[in-house]
Amino acid sequence: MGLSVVCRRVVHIYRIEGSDVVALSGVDLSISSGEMVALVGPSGSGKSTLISLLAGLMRPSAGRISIGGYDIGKLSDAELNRLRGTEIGVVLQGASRNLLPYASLHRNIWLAQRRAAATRGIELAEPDEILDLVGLSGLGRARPHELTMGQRQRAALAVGIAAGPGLLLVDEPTSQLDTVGRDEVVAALRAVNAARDTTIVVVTHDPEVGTRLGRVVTIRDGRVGAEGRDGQDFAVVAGDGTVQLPPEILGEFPPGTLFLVDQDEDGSVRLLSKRD
Ligand SMILES: Nc1ncnc2c1ncn2[C@@H]1O[C@H](COP(=O)(O)OP(=O)(O)OP(=O)(O)O)[C@@H](O)[C@H]1O
Repeated sequence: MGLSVVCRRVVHIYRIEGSDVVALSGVDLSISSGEMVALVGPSGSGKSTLISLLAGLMRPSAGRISIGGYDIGKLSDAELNRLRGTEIGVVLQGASRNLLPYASLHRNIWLAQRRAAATRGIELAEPDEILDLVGLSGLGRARPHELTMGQRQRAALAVGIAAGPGLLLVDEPTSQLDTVGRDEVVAALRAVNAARDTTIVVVTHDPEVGTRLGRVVTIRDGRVGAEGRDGQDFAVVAGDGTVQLPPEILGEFPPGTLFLVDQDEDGSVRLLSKRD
């Protein structure tokens, strides 16, 4: 069962040596249970910071993040720790960082399951079943260094879903892969989502990955700057009432551009630009 995610006016500030870096400046985002979302955006826009907050690795400086109904700002350290270990799967950038190099894939998966099994006391999927799901059937005895880059990335996914999380967070899973490897990783993500209804959030620089996941959320200057869904572009109203336009449209209109707001009788609204 997938976990829903709700971010309301999420702000995150890093404090380093007396100065503040505002990484997120008011993120409003809702992700339904079982949805797949790609987070895209320029370098430094705040994608990794948002993923770290959703993973419960840091707490927001302000605003509210709710995961599966848990307000993570209000959880104790122990409760947050339990949520991280059992309900939220994280696949860090760089497949090898998620895998123990000297252990077989079976053992890597088993180690990831051990804590969840003890905490939740539920039956977890067999490691072979998990490997089947990510397209690595029959490779349980292999060690990470014996795999191709694409297989290693899917092995990292297998470890990320080993404990049966309701939310899977994946950072740049295809950045070092060719198109075949990328397609296999996307297929694995879709298979996990289809089989388990897992909510999946992927940070990616590859627009194709975003398109195939269905929903693309652009992060720009620390906030949500528009969305794409099923090939259509949408503007987004932020929590402070500003409207964020899709990046390729925004580039055509300098700050201060006026749009005529045209509301039809049926309530639909169009923004009309006036060109000289
Ligand atoms: N640990 C940190 N300490 C201080 N500043 C940080 C830290 N991590 C990130 N930042 C700053 O926060 C802002 C957002 O960074 P973040 O890594 O979240 O962006 P990103 O969109 O993931 O970038 P990239 O695509 O390059 O990974 C940037 O200005 C960055 O320099």
